[in-house]
Amino acid sequence: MASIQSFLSTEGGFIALRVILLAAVALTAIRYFAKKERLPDVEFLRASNKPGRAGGSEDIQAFLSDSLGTIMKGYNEYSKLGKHFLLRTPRQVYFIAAPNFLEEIRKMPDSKLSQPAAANIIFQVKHNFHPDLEADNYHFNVVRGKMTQGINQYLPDLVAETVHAFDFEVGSDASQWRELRTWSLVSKLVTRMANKMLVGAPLCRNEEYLQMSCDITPAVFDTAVKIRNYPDFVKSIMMYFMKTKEQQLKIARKHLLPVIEGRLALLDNPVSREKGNKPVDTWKRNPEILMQRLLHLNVNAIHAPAYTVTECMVDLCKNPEIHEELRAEIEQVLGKNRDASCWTKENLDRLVKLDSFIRESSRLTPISAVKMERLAVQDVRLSDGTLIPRGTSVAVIAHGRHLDEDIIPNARTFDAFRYARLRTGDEMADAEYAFAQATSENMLFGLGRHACPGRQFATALCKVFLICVLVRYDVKFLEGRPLPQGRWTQKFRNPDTTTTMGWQRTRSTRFDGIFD
Ligand code: HEM
Repeated sequence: MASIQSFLSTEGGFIALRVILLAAVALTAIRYFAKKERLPDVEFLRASNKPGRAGGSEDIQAFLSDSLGTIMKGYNEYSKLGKHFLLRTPRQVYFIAAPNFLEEIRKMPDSKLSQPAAANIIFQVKHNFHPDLEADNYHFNVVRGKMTQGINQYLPDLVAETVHAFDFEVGSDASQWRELRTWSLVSKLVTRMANKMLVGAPLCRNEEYLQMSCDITPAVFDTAVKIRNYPDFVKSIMMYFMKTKEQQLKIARKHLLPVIEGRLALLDNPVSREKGNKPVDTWKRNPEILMQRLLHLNVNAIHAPAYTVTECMVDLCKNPEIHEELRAEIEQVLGKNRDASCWTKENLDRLVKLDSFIRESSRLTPISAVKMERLAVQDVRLSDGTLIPRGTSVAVIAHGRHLDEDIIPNARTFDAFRYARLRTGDEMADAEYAFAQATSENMLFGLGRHACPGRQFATALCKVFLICVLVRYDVKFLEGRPLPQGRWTQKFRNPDTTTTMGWQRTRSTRFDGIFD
């Protein structure tokens, strides 16, 4: 690697690199124009009246300048009428399946419509992480298994870390209001909390590590967008120029490799084996690949909850009249035993108004408008006869359903406790109204066997965060400051990263004991 680097830094090396890149671009262009794209035989969603390539470019421009408007137009003109359509985006054409085919797509095996293959493209897993992760995602099972089933065991630790994180980032001065940038504060707090579970102490308090952990997700997505339409060998060359990503990897290696190596050594220790630690297959014991798996989890585990909680904070400030109702519920559920024993998953589940508030906030301000992204890895025929050719990207418009007045009454109105009111007291029936429940009415976490494996952990994290806010602080928009405006970029919605809100530590003793 060092010799390649020194060759590339010479003038000859630079020229050789340019020749390779130009050849690769030419090759890609030839392949692009020569290839007759195979697409399902359904209509394109059109914004332009022009035919051909010019019309296609205008359709893409329309999508770029108003992606939400375009997506909702597609939902209203096609999806809602039970029709599939094709959506042009800068990097690909999506087959947007009609919602009445949700079940069919959900049940389709990965050998036909593959979720992992779609995710490998979205994240460019092979290049952003490691080729081994493309074929085997066993690290997701840690999230599905221990991280989900063990919530009761680690909840008190998560709560303790949350208090430490808030004291560190917000402070405990009850005498005055502090103005803090919402996105930057929430993402720092969530990164600290999630890392308590991902890497533990002391790394979850290391500033350099936390910064990398927070920044790596945008870097991964940015890299994936830049490289995705090039052939593999060009991608490998391009990765060499992704300096931000390389810098982050350096920091990750510095902090994570010693920890991983230390833990692997523990597994070899006969005493720790006696304690029930199963030996791990040698092929799974490469510290570099284990680190890449951890980073892959990191990318999934931090940004989505940070976006979700940021929007919840905005909705808390927009709706001060709901604070007391949320606080009363917290007092009723957690106030019985005012010590660490009040922190159980069962108690978090009993906070149905808080749960409803988070779901409602996410329904109106989701991370993405489309869900259930799949890649056809062979030609697939749907039950209505539609052929989805191999290589087609498939998705559904979840946000259309979430805003559909025929599915959700007053769908465009924020109603914090709408899902709490729907509950009848029957635990089984009520489960469908929970934030973490992935259903066709709630696709925030996807749907089916590939629905987000971290959704129970995410729910616990969001709830602990918001309980901490409601119990220990007063929050509000400060007078004269601009209100946050989230923005849609293609299929994604980004919270406003520039606006602030006011924080003050409460003097009330009403919740004493709960966080002590
Ligand atoms: C509110 C927070 C979160 C939201 C809204 C969210 C949403 C999603 C969605 C929509 C998917 C794709 C599902 C599909 O393809 O059908 C997903 C996948 C995933 N999520 Fe989450 N998630 C959240 C938090 C978390 C957390 C905290 C973790 C880890 C602890 C996590 C781990 C994962 C993993 C490992 C995947 C699979 C990614 C892949 O297939 O490449 N998520 N999540």
